[in-house]
Amino acid sequence: MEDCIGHDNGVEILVEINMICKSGPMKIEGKVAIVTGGGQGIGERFCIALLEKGANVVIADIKTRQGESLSKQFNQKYGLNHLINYTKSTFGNVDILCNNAGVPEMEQWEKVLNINLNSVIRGTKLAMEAMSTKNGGRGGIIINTASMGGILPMPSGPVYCASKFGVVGFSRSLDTCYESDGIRVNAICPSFAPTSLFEASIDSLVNANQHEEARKMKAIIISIDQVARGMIQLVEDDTKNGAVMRITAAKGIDYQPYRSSKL
Ligand SMILES: NC(=O)C1=CN([C@@H]2O[C@H](COP(=O)(O)OP(=O)(O)OC[C@H]3O[C@@H](n4cnc5c(N)ncnc54)[C@H](O)[C@@H]3O)[C@@H](O)[C@H]2O)C=CC1
Ligand SMILES: CCC(=O)/C=C/C=C\C[C@@H](O)/C=C/C=C/C=C\[C@@H](O)CCCC(=O)O
Repeated sequence: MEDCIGHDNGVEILVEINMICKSGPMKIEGKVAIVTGGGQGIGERFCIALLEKGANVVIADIKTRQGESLSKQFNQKYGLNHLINYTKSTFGNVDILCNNAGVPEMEQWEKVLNINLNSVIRGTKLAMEAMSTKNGGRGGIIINTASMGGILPMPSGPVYCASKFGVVGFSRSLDTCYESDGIRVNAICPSFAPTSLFEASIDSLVNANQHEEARKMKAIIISIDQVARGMIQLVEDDTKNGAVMRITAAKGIDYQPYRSSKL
């Protein structure tokens, strides 16, 4: 496929634009990654996994103590726009964005939607501007942390569940951006993992005397390291675009099958 990208003294500059279908795994070493909610829990393990692969990692977390303990480069403000601009000015590029920050049902419902969904949308849009090959970027990969509660109903957290279904639908709807902008967008859907968010949810159920529901959740927990391995798989596998990765105790890492996504 060829396209005119400009003129130099009247000479058309024609380049063959190879379809962005590089073979082989994406090389993480030297790339620049952003992890929101990277101060603890799953996000912290995402940072460690990416650091271990040689990536430069920018961590964004409202709990500055956790953020500072893991990242010295980033100042107190965690505005997403500042985050992206700071990353680009410091490292030159944004290659990997993990929209991972999230809060459980117990927060105010508007806050749950704002953080779990609106911020994922905002972060994705800002990162796509920075990454897009149309804007001189080198493409990239965006991993949106949804949940198995973005595939299955959650009686214990209907608003949380709605936010995660939104993340899944939003991520799947951007699968055309790979061809147009060189950007892959995937959703990762872990089941229950032992983090502060999970513990807060268990406490909420226990306080509501829903001991059986709490027991069921604890019976199917997965490891945080497994979630990080799933994220790395999505980053390295260039064939994964618009994918919905599931991580469950029953089946480990696999992908949600969907009938044709076209009408
Ligand atoms: N733990 C679990 O069972 C599961 C968690 N998830 C999702 O994984 C993601 C990470 O959650 P966990 O590590 O479990 O929770 P966590 O509470 O241990 O870590 C979440 C981090 O995000 C930060 N954060 C919250 N709001 C923020 C904001 N507005 N800006 C920046 N940072 C913010 C928190 O300060 C915290 O450090 C969330 O999106 C959650 O919904 C998905 C499936 C299962
Ligand atoms: C209290 C609601 C809440 O915010 C709980 C969050 C707990 C962990 C993170 C979440 O993303 C994990 C969800 C896993 C869901 C798996 C399958 C669901 O169908 C179980 C529904 C259990 C229930 O809500 O009663």
